[in-house]
Amino acid sequence: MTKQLAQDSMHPFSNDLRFPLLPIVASPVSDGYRNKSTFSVNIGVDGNPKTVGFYIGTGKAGNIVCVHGDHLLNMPSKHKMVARHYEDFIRLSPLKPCILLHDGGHWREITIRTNSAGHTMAIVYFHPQTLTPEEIAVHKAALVEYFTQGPGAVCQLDSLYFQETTMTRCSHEQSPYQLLHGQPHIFEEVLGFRFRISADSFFQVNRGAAEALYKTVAELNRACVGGTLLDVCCGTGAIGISLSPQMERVIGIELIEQAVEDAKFNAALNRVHNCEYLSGKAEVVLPNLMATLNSDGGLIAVVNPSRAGLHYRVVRALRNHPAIRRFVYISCKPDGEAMRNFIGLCSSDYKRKIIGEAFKPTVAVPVDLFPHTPHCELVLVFER
Ligand SMILES: C[S@@+](CC[C@H](N)C(=O)[O-])C[C@H]1O[C@@H](n2cnc3c(N)ncnc32)[C@H](O)[C@@H]1O
Repeated sequence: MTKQLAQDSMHPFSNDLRFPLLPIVASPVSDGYRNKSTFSVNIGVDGNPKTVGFYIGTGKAGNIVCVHGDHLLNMPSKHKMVARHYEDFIRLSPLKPCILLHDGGHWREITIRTNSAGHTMAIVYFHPQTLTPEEIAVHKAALVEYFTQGPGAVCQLDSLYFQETTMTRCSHEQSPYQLLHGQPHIFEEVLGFRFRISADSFFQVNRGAAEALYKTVAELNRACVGGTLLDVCCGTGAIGISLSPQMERVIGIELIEQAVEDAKFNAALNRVHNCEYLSGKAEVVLPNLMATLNSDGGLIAVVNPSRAGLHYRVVRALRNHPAIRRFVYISCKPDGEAMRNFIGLCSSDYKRKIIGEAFKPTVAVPVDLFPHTPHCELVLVFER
């Protein structure tokens, strides 16, 4: 990052971009920590096209095969158990698997969510192709029967969802998550706060390390008491709600409608009265919000986007608002698209009118959210 910024001769700090990279904050748990896993359906090493697991190989080399996830240390045994039973179920089903979206077939991947109380939610994705709703209903009933009365009952699912999708990913609004059995939500506790999580909502995959992450963010913001926190890409509201005791006001912005509903519910559930939530794309919502926002008491931005990073309009809206002196960027892939954002915060882009006073990175703290993988979540603080 410093190399990239230093190449920009216009950069105000090109001679001094040093900032401390603190030691990695460890995850309290390193095995079986994942609370969410998605298993694909594809051709196994034995040639069986109804294999539930993970791809290895590449499309280019034409050697993709699907292997079971039983050897994975980061995944709890419950996820492996549900995946194995789903494989058993689709092998019994007369319907074909959907391996390539344009190539026919129905059974697609399965997502399994668990929480620390031992509850389990499974979401089965299904391509309807030309089946009628009545025909699909027969297969949904077979799925419920398998997991409630049949061999899959051993998985003790608390929720079973079904989504008909013709695309790689559909939101609840594009194609509803249909609750076939059990409870509509799963709940999790983080730092003494309770969070409702819907089928379509994001939640950090490692609960214990998420606590370490949110504690790290709170610690880095310890001096910033009062004022307004902008929780950009807030998911179910976890960061803003956990920081709410030290802020006067929290405004969360989130794209996924179910997550926004969860965030509002979670604020009320935890009797937190200073959090409000706006739904929509941050690049659309934020520029309008910044134009009208009362910045008395100070403004802090905490952003935690997906791998794709922030749209430049978000960077521009935040950078061009003089009241934001502190910007906390949490990234699961800091060397990817997020790098574009780091540069956008620190050097000017006249073409895109990113011209507000430049930020300077002041400290970086990696948090090991993903033990047994090379990935680390990075908390990067920018100030000006
Ligand atoms: C890595 S998650 C972080 C969620 C939350 N901050 C947390 O710690 O649980 C990223 C979130 O950004 C949301 N998101 C993705 N693109 C977005 C956009 N353009 N505008 C607003 N939110 C977006 C996703 O739906 C997801 O909930």
